[in-house]
Amino acid sequence: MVNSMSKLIHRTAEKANVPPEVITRGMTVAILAVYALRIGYPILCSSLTIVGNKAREAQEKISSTSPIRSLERNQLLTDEDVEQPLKTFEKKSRKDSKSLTIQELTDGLTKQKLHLSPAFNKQFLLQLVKLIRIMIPKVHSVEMGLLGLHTLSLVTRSFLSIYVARLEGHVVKNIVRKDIMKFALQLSKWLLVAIPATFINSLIRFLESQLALAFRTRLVRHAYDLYFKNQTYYRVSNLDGRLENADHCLTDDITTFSQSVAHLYSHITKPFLDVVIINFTLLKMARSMGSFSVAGNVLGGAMVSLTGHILRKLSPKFGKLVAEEEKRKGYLRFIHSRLIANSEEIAFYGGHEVELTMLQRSYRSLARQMNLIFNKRLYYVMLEQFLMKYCWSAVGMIIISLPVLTGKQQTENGDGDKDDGVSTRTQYMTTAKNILIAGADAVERLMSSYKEVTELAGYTSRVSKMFTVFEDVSQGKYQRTLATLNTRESKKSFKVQGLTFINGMPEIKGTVIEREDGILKLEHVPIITPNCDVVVPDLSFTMTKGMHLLITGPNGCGKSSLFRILRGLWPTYAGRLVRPPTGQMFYIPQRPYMSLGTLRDQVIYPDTVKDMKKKGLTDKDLASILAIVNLQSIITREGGWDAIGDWKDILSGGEKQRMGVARLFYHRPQFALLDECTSAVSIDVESKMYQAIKDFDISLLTITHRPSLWQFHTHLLQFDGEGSWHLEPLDTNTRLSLREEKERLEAQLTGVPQMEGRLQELCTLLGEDSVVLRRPSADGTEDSLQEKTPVANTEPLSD
Ligand SMILES: Nc1ncnc2c1ncn2[C@@H]1O[C@H](COP(=O)(O)OP(=O)(O)OP(=O)(O)O)[C@@H](O)[C@H]1O
Repeated sequence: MVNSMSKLIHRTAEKANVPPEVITRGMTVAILAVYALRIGYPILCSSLTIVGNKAREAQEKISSTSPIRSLERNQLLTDEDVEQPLKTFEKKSRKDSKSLTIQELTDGLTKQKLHLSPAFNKQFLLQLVKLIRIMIPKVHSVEMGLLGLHTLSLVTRSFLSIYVARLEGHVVKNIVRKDIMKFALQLSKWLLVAIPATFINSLIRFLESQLALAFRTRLVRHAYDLYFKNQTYYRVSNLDGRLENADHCLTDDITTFSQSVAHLYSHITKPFLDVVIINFTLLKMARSMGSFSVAGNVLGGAMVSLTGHILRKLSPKFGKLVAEEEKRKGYLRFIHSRLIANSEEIAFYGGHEVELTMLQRSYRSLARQMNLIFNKRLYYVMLEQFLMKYCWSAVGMIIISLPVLTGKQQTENGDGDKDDGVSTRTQYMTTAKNILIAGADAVERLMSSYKEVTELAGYTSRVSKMFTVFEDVSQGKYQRTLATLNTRESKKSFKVQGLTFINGMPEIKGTVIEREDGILKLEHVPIITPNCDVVVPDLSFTMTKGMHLLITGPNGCGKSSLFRILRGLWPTYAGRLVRPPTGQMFYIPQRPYMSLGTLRDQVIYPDTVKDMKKKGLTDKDLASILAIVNLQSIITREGGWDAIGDWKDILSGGEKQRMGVARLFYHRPQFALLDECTSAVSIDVESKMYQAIKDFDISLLTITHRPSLWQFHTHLLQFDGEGSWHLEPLDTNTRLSLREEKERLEAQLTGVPQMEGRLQELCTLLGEDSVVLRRPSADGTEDSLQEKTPVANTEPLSD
């Protein structure tokens, strides 16, 4: 076979009839052209992609006159997904969203679009650079060290591949020459080199994982800093509407993104190095065979460019697809965590079918998206394999055979071959084949990494959107998506003096001043919900020491919202708020939060044991605190202060509320914001606790419906549910007697409809009229009861 190949080479050389020098020059020019093409082409493609995307964005801006169309096009949402937030919005806000102007809707949707079109474009590169700055903050960092080490191992691996391929060539050559000694020597070398080669392979994987973990750690640290800055964890879901599942972004998205970056680095760097080194090696080898494989190189270069172009053209938009997949994964996880958090309530209601339907629906939506990706991959991978495996193999065979077919005949080499150069050519063919396989593999990996880059664009878009939202929210910049936003034009809203709305969101213009002197003062502060409903347009009151405020009003009138503003959870959109530092205002909700940890941790929450010791408090003090709320028995019942448990489930509703109040005695703030926090506690214990709070010199701001608590307050702030309010000193006795009278009248009036009915019957039976039924109505006119009731005969009976 080797002989026939040699003959073929002779014949081809004769037929070509070209002086070797001319071919050599031509080949040099062609090689340079191929390398220029290989390096220049990707750069050219990137620039064209950027220009193309810009043009497309501009085109979309012009043509996006239909907001719903642009929502569908840009968000990759299904009909269900589009309708769902709108339904939620309608239910939640109870307002008419049709009052939005088309311009407002379009503006909002265009903004949404910017976040939801991940692809390989300028936006992706900018986002990636920003994230890389977080992942590698400085040159002298652990990440940079890992990156350097990783690169070094990749380079070493590439050189080792060439060395191993060469060794294999020598091994085969010595087999052909039947030189046993040299064969044994080369084989031993081959085995010896396997030790560093396998170690380097393992090291590459190790460093890739280390790099991914280091990137993840940096990102997580940065994300946590932002997430816990200015209560962003609360605001991001309550005041801003851009990020749906922050938990999923903080866990899965960051992990996938860092793994993808680290993987892509080695996935691109290694094959790139391989391609460069292999090409030079092949060239050198071809030269040693007396010929440049230039025609082969030109062919190879053209093949790479052509297949690259085809794959890029036909590649599905993996970036968008995976971003949508991640979104749906996040939603499924959200439904699961809601089920776990509310399992008892759902079990009591027997609501498992509704929950199951929701879970199934969200799983189906995820599975649909995954299926879509799999389907798209099916054809893409098929095309990829066809082009890269078969077309390239054919080209590869041509490339390695050309130097042999067209090169100078070597009958003797340095090793003293006397076999018409057959063993040398066999060595060349073996080495070249091995190197070419490695090269083809490298180019295939380079080409397939385009798909990974587009997928990375999806993860980059999600992570970078999360950081943008966190940064905005921590600085008090909020955005609601228009699907969940109510505008000031809604019918229940009021005009608020001096408030400007930008994109339907009021500008935050209020002043908040923190003072230590125990004064709480609101001057013309409006209560505005995150949906921009103005619940109370202008609220002003001052609380001084010794004042205890009772807050009443119908449901949804803004009582709890007032607490949110006082505690700084909601912005002060206008006016002036003077308040003590946040640590001096302690809020207790109706369902107090139980933390993870020991029994001690429950009492001192949110302090730590270290804080407790700093304050000079001991477990004995905690026990006396629990005694005030009649909860001392749980210390022994639960096994001491260090007992750990799921306190949310261990303690009963009333016990949890008492624990909530116990925290107040531990922290001793200036103000206690009590939001129905003792509704499950018996009246006697409740009274004892309130008296103790007053004895601790803590000012009360209480939301309650229990008259038994009136006596502990000096003032009453009453909302009417229509935006108005009044503040007055609370005279408990008068109020109690008024209430008694009201209840008495209510009890008396309960029987009136029945009595009226009976009277009506009697009138009908007797054929007589009744003066009682003709009573005046509220507007002063005569009641229409008489008219409503058919009276048999109102005429006096004639004799
Ligand atoms: N996170 C939120 N996002 C949007 N709107 C909200 C939010 N929280 C409360 N609201 C709205 O603010 C309004 C006032 O709510 P708030 O909780 O202050 O009522 P409340 O007076 O305490 O009622 P209740 O006596 O029923 O507790 C309601 O219309 C409510 O729908």
